[in-house]
Amino acid sequence: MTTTSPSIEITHLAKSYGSTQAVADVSFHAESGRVLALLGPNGAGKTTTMRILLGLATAESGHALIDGTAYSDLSSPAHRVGAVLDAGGLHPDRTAREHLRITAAMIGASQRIISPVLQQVGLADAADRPVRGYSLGMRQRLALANALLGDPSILVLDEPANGLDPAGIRWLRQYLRAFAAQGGTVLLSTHVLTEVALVADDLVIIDRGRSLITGALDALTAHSDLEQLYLSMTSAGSDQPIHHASGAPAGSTSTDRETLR
Ligand SMILES: Nc1ncnc2c1ncn2[C@@H]1O[C@H](COP(=O)(O)OP(=O)(O)OP(=O)(O)O)[C@@H](O)[C@H]1O
Repeated sequence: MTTTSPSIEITHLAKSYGSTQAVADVSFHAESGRVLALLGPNGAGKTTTMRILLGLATAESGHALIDGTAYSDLSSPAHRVGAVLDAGGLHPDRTAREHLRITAAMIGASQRIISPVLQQVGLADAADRPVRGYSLGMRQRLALANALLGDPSILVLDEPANGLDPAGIRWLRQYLRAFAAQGGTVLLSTHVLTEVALVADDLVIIDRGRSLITGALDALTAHSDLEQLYLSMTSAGSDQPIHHASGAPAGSTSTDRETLR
């Protein structure tokens, strides 16, 4: 059983938009040194959960904490958490380097970090070209570069492989594994099962606003493969009622979850 406190702790989170219950009951925690994948079909509530965690939406009930503190109460959030929720919001006439200069100035990061970060994300050669000509994959890389400027120990990434070509996906996977190996915490959302299998240590399956199962990927897939587990639990598999497969149910105690490691 681990004795470290989780870097990210989500407890019985709920949020609705009008009559749409975007998040009904989501609980899980993410720990340093590990990659946690939030897996669920379209509209499951993944982005809303991340938006609440990052203080961009307000929960009706429950908690979303980073190192025990709400994001909005962190003293220098960009230096604790690097987040990519979408690769939009870029100015088409600015270059990648110009975008990073502005972000660095805003968060109080040194301008000296910009060139190394551009190298890290594989954008050094394109750094001085306007973003207008960037592919979706290049925009994803730039968004990640923005998130890395504060040298954060936690990454929160909404579908980060979106738009990346196979080489880019492999690069991202290796990057995230190395980030976790150095003690970082990674929370990413996806609906790509193969990516989960290759990158994640821990898994949360989420559907219709509820976390259905949480635990270490190895333990959860010890008796059934990931696709079978996912399809048996979510509305992506059938219209049958959702049931809990083997493993810890969402909202279980950390003791329950640790038994799955
Ligand atoms: N700002 C909003 N206003 C109204 N409804 C919203 C809003 N944001 C999310 N929703 C709804 O809440 C539900 C959950 O959406 P969310 O984006 O969190 O799901 P998701 O799992 O990230 O989906 P996807 O994989 O398609 O990105 C969906 O039904 C969505 O339409």
